Amino acid sequence: MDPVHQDFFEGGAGRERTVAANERAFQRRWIVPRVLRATGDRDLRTTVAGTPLAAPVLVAPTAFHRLAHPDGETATARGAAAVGTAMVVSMAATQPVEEIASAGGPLWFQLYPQPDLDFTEYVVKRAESAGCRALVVTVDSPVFGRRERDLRNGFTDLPSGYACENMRDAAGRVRSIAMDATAGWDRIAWLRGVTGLPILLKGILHPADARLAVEHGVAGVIVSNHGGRQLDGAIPTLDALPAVVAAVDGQIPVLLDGGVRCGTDVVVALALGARAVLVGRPVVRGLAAGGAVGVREALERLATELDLALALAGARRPVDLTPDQVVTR
Ligand SMILES: Cc1cc2nc3c(=O)[nH]c(=O)nc-3n(C[C@H](O)[C@H](O)[C@H](O)COP(=O)(O)O)c2cc1C
Ligand SMILES: O=C(O)C(=O)c1ccccc1
Repeated sequence: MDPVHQDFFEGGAGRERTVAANERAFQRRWIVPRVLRATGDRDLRTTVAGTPLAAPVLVAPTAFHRLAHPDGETATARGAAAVGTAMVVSMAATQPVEEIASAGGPLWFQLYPQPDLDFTEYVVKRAESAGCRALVVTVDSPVFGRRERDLRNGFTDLPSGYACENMRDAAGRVRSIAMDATAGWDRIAWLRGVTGLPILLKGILHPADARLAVEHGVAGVIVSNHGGRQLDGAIPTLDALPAVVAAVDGQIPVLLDGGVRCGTDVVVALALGARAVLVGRPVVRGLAAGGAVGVREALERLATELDLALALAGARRPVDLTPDQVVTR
């Protein structure tokens, strides 16, 4: 891969403290296994916002897949479909959502709320028509994070021949993605009027925002700091999870992303109350290394490790894990 593009995929905001801390937070947790729990007949399946998943590991929305592999987002979707999980298609995808949907697996669509409400509605309707089953609204990006690697490399936009294909207006012109610092909670109420799709808010870290999310009728929240690409110094997601789980009090599912790298990381997140996790960079690395097969292998490895770790921790299903099975060193 072009090292400039690798820096785009791997990098984060500022001094990349939060990028590093997301992974480190998992290293500080220890699993306390239960024994003699008859875990022979394991079942990894779960359902989130109406979408059944073979395992509680989804593909996080990430931009610009054609820069990682020529087959782009359709390859990622084929890899996700092969393992029976959902892919969250980024608003900054480099292929049309209709093409990505031809891979056949369940898709959700990620939205940056745009200041142009008519255009926002147009994009949402398009995702809905293409068969996306949920809308993931990214709420941690009122402005674009300062990515030092991209600034140093002069990486500001896609190379010619590439475009954000889902940002085309009715006339076929590609709009640039705006970050909307004017968006408030009324925008979520507005979105609920525009679409019947379940809405999940991505980028919740504060328990008070988790409460507001419940009050605004969303179908789920994703505890996320955008993989450390927005606010450097933001709390590691695993550290933020327990308070968010307590705040929603079982009313909606809580998902988590950031730093999930192996099956035991998934076990820790599930035990602390996450319904499922999403993975960003591991999927991009799989895509870059081997296209659809690489994505499939990255996701299969996580699912296999999760299956093994569940058995060894004494859980037959993800819901059997309990918070007392995780301690912090
Ligand atoms: C290269 C890259 C591009 C991303 N693009 C988007 C995006 O378009 N929309 C979005 O909501 N999040 C985006 N994210 C954030 C991911 O959805 C996710 O929160 C994060 O990658 C999870 O952390 P992980 O990479 O450690 O698994 C991006 C992350 C990366 C690494
Ligand atoms: O959200 C991101 O992290 C990201 O990298 C991105 C890049 C271009 C457009 C939108 C988002």
